[in-house]
Amino acid sequence: MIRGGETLLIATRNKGKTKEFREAFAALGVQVKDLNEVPGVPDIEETGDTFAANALIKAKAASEATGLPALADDSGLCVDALGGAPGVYSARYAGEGAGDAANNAKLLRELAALGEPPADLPSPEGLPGARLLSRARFVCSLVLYEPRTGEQIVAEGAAEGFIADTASGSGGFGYDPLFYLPEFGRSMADISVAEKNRISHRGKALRLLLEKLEGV
Ligand SMILES: O=c1nc[nH]c2c1ncn2[C@H]1C[C@H](O)[C@@H](COP(=O)(O)OP(=O)(O)OP(=O)(O)O)O1
Ligand SMILES: [Mg+2]
Repeated sequence: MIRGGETLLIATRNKGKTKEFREAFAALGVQVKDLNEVPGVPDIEETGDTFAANALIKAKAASEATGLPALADDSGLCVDALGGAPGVYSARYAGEGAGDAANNAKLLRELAALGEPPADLPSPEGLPGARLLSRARFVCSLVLYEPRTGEQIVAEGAAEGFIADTASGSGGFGYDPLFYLPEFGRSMADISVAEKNRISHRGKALRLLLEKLEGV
């Protein structure tokens, strides 16, 4: 379904995701294009209540609109102190069409409203003056959809970390500046794309997907 020298459609309009997929697929000789580069796919409503359901909706819609195999990513942030929120609502946490800055600000507001963070959280080495507010994880569901056969390959990955009260780093996208990685002593926005792919929910899901693809 994916061969070296071919182009793969990534069913996303998120340029941060595309950058990470482009880097990961470059090693395999696979070029990627996203929905900003392939016209003709209408906006896709994410009506599912799981990451996997939304990834399938996006992969199928993009694939059927273009006739190309499409890989979709639905992902988000699950924060323990917020009972797993924002979860599948991560992209629209601060409202429909909200940007990363508004979503990050809402996350900090919601956590501040809970009062003192749990006493058992570590202190964030490498982030002077900052405090950790909750354990959290990024989750990613990937679906690769083949339009000729309707074949679907699904894979999931997660990355564990903490939400810090202070944003840091200028890489990545979304909630990365608030997502602290104890093993790096830095935020997810403060590591390279290659490092992020090695440890991220997306990188893990992608490696699993490629393993499953080899088995097909
Ligand atoms: O590695 C990540 N680093 C930081 N934040 C992240 C990450 N991965 C997902 N996220 C956040 C961003 C957005 O708030 C939501 C994804 O929402 P999600 O609907 O899957 O993506 P999206 O709307 O940005 O683009 P699209 O649907 O076109 O793929 O989770
Ligand atoms: Mg989306």
